[in-house]
Amino acid sequence: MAVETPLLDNVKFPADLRKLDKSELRQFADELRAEMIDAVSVTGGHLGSGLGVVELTTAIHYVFNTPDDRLVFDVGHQCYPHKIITGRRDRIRTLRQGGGLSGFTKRSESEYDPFGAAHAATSISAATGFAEASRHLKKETTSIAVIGDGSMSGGMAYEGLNNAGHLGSKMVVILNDNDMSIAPPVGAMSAYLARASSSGVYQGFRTFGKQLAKRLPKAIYNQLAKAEEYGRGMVSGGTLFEELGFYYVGPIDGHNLDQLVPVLENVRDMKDGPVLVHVVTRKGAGYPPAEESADKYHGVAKFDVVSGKQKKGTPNAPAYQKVFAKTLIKEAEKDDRIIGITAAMPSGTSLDMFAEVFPDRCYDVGIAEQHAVTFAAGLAADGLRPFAAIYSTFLQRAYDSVVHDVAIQNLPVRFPMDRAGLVGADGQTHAGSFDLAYLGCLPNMVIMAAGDEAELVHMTATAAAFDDGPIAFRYPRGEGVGVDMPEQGKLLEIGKGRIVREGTKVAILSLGGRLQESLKAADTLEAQGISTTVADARFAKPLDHDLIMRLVNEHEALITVEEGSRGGFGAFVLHFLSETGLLDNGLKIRTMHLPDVFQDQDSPEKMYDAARLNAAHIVERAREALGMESNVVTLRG
Ligand SMILES: Cc1ncc(C[n+]2csc(CCOP(=O)(O)OP(=O)(O)O)c2C)c(N)n1
Ligand SMILES: CC(=O)[C@@H](O)[C@H](O)COP(=O)(O)O
Ligand SMILES: [Mg+2]
Repeated sequence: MAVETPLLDNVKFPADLRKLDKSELRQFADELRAEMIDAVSVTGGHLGSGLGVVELTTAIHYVFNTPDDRLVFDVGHQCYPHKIITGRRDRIRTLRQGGGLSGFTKRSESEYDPFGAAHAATSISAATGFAEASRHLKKETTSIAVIGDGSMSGGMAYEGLNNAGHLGSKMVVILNDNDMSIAPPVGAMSAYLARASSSGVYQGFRTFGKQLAKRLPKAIYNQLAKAEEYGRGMVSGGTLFEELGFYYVGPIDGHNLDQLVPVLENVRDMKDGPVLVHVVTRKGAGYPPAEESADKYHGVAKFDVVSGKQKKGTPNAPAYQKVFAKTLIKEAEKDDRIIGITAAMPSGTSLDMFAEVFPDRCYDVGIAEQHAVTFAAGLAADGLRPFAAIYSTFLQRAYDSVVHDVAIQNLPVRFPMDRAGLVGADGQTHAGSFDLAYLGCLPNMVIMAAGDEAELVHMTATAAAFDDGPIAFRYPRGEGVGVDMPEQGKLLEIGKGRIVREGTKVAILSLGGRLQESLKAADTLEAQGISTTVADARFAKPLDHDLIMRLVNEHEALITVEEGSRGGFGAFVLHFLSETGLLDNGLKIRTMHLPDVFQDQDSPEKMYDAARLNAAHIVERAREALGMESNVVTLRG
């Protein structure tokens, strides 16, 4: 349903926006919001965050000279209004689709995206970089970071504030405080901000101070101004930021353009030092179905604009994340040492289900993956059984905590790694491509990968009982494959895989989510007269050496398949075989893994096709390894 947008129709870039009179900005923002709602209703994506910053985005591009002034969004999931008014309205309905716009800011997409995002809490550091670059290059530009209250729970945000405050960098941090993360925010900072943005005392004190000041002699006024400054700090979020070297402004109403524009104009014209503008907004603002929902429509499927009803498909099998959570609940009912930990992703990991049953044994630590891991290490060191449930991609943020605090000390922290492999619409930044490589090189680490949802039940139970050191288990985003589900998880023998299908000529050794494609490939190969074994490795570390030797000795060729980058499972198998001397005797082995590129978003099926990791590709590699002609006709099949 196209929307009437007469003002927006004449704004392709911010330079066009700046031709509008300030009195037109309200209507402009309304049109921008309507266009965004209409667009996301057909693409799905991150709706609530962008709705909350329609006025803020309008005011920033109106006041600052973007793209020369560098505008850096934190996470970037709120950037859809920004993309619409920076030359991408014509492509906004390709959002998060193959060949379409990214769902986050992306340098290669536009000069108005000076910095890519998607993982939280990076914007202040990046904006500090741009501010210092501007100083070195003697440019009269400024940099602006827009960071949410949830992202302010990320430790890196303080590293940025600390340094920028010390440097006195000419930059603006706009704290977009909507009192929401994906879930309601957690942590002392969010409480601190809540006090600031809701303290009537603060608003009264400041208004009173201003009125009084007008009627006093200068000397007394200066005293009062100092008092006002201190008073403001006392009851608002200012003190913390001002102690870090920022001039604090706010809180101001982030939906009121009559407040936003003049404040940003003043801030723009300030001659020195970093400024933090505390803006209060509503996530999902301007669209009642979003505003009324618990998660403010953080991430939505396609939806009907009028009713707000999302068009979600019916699942054919249980979602991996729910299988994990339900199994963990069962294990925790038997064992009160089990603790759940999430880094601001209670719904994404389904630990919210665990928290409902065990509220006292579930922690949401905010967007603080490093802390989550070392916090878990502390719990494990004293005998508890912590499950630090962090997406594969977000665990990258905590790598040194995994090495330094968990692996070296050989502490039994459990790492359920959801979103392993390619994740689809979130694209390059959220792919869980590297955990096999970055964990598999660590001594003491045990790594499992679920071939289907039944395997995930067993792996969760196995991890619960495993106290010999750190254990990670990975599983894909989304639904399982529809296998029969066990009542209880059985304890897997550590380091042991399983034969799923017996054959004689070629062996496919699959790890994790490519198991179904491996079985499909085996069917095709059998139909071509090539007897095929399929084994599920289950463990990337320790490797099942007996299984590998059996497959090598009983078949002409071995193909390894994994939903991970180079340097992962296949490499570990090659390392092992190189030690046996078997590679010297012309062993036919092929390792199939993700390509050495950051793949853009598309459906997972198409992404795995592009990665050449679907059944047809496995068939092709097996035939090639056997020295048989290619089977292009099957590929087209
Ligand atoms: C390092 C990292 N961990 C987790 C996430 C998942 N994530 C995306 S947005 C979000 C909440 C952000 O809250 P806030 O900054 O307040 O933005 P809002 O959605 O409220 O606009 C989270 C946890 C992430 N992007 N990066
Ligand atoms: C913006 C962000 O990082 C999260 O919202 C992420 O997109 C969630 O991913 P899932 O949809 O896989 O839970
Ligand atoms: Mg927020």
